[in-house]
Amino acid sequence: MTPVQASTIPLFMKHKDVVVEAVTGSGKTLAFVIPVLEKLIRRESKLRKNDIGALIITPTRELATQIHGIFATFLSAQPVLQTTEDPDETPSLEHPPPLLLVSSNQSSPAQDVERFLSSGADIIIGTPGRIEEFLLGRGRSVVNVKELEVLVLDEADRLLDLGFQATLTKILTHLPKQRRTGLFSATMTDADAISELVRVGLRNPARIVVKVQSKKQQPKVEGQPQSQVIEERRIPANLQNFYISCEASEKTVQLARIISHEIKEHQASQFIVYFATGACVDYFYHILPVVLPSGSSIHSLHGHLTPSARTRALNAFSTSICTPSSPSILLCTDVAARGLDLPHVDVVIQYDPPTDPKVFSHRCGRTARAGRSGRAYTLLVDREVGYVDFMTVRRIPLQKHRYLSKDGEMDVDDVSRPEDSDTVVFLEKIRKKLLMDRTLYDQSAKAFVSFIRAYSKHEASYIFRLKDLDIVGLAKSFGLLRLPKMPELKDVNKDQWSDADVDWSSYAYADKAQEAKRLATLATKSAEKIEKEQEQRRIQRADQKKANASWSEKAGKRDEREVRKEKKKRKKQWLKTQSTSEVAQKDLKRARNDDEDVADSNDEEDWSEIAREERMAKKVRRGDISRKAFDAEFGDL
Ligand SMILES: Nc1ncnc2c1ncn2[C@@H]1O[C@H](COP(=O)(O)OP(=O)(O)OP(=O)(O)O)[C@@H](O)[C@H]1O
Repeated sequence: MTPVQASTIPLFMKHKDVVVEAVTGSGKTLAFVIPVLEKLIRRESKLRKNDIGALIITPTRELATQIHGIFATFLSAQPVLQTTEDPDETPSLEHPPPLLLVSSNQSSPAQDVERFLSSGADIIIGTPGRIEEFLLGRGRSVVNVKELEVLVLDEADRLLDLGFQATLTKILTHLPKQRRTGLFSATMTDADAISELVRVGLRNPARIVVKVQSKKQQPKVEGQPQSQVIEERRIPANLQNFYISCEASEKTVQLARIISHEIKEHQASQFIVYFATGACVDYFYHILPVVLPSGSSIHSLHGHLTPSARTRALNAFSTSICTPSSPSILLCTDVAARGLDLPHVDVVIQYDPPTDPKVFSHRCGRTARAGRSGRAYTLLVDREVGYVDFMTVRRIPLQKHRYLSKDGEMDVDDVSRPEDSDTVVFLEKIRKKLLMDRTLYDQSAKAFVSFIRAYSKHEASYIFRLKDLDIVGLAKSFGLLRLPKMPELKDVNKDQWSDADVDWSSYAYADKAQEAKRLATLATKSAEKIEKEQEQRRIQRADQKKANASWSEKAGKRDEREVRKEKKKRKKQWLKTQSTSEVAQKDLKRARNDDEDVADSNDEEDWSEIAREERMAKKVRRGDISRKAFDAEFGDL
């Protein structure tokens, strides 16, 4: 038995509630599987077909499937009670096989209930959503929980997180209070345990913490033998936990070099690489083959894949026969961080540190399990190195690993080191790959944007600050063709960036149907553009016409005003001269002649008007008409 099993099994068997914290790979699963089986086997009265005796809840379908497999292995070892002649009929067993309740396209919630009724399972293992549906939804009238003896929350701290809180509370309130409860995790801290006691309904639980101690070399003091201190840590003793400090632009180069270095130096063949988002996993899954050692087989696993794709990926990775010349590499998100027992994983690489610091030790813990040795690497960019102290305080020590240079030189000076020349080589290789299929360009933009968004959600936000992140360097590491349009990039200095030379109109999708759709959209858009331009030109012409028209109208009015002013002036002169003498008459005639020299044909009209006025003025003088009548006729001039 492992230490955690030796401490937990007797207590859990003695009807004690337990809260168990022990490092990854220390055997916590059997620490609850064995007591559950023992309790059910030792029952005095047999459970009826619709009773359940034990319920195991886990946060992911992969972990539930793994635990289900362990229960199934134990139960399949029991002697068969009755054999029948009919090969189709299931042999009668005293204890029925366990039932797995996870999202899958093989079993709907209705089929879950049917499977339960036909098998009469006593032990149910599943994820919160499906269990809620089973106990409180479709199975509510069928499933009897009154006989439930044990409830186990594996990865309890995750299950009690905000995300699962509502579902968990509903399930817990539905279960009988007379039961044993066990909470298990590698990161079930005292604070977690205490705050959740009441909610989970634990009564006077036993707290079991299995500590890992390792020897740490003290700095050498002149003339004294080098001393060692015992250090407590929350990661396995056989795990070498490294970090590499690099530039943002060098991340992909370092990832490739770690893999090559591990293959060469340690004959490693099975790797897990963690990324920040599912979109990043999808993208790197396609581009890494151009920069990783040839012969590598790459698998991808994240929460946005269909259940069957997830199962396929995990099976392919865990069963692949890998050697240093044909290594197997799983690219994944935190969905594969907790609980998965893949004993042959040699190396874990965190391309991006996790947004939730608690996940860090779970990720590292996919290697160095059950006493085996393993290595974990985390890439830290610029001031992210502050994460090392942050983790040390949490008793997760990280050891600096030299930057892996191209020629394998040791101890390259980090401070004065120029940017790795391979960043440009990688950028070109990745861009060349992207240009083969426009889908990859779409994926690159999606991955990059998702990374930036995830980065801004880091819980240790004073270490992972978006404003300190070298976004342009990161874009180089992603091999982007151009920078995506996003608000986060607005104030970024882009001097160090140049877009790839791409003819965007002919850059095609490899998928024929998708390319046909793109071309059709392009044609519609360019037709719309031409139409819009034509419409704009038409509007411009109309506006110009309108502007011209109003200009000539204004000019006309101005001319009219000038003419009227001139007439008024002449009339005043004329009236003045008429009122005095005959000389004025002559002057008038002269003026008429002078004016005739300069006037154009339009002035004839004015002169006849003036002549009429002249005649009328004579009449005024003679007293034939009144001055008032004269003004009424010509006063407006
Ligand atoms: N008593 C034992 N002797 C030898 N190997 C054991 C024993 N108990 C468990 N193991 C093996 O140890 C490995 C890790 O066990 P397990 O998956 O239960 O770890 P864990 O503590 O639950 O880790 P995690 O926190 O990552 O979920 C498994 O491969 C398991 O088969």
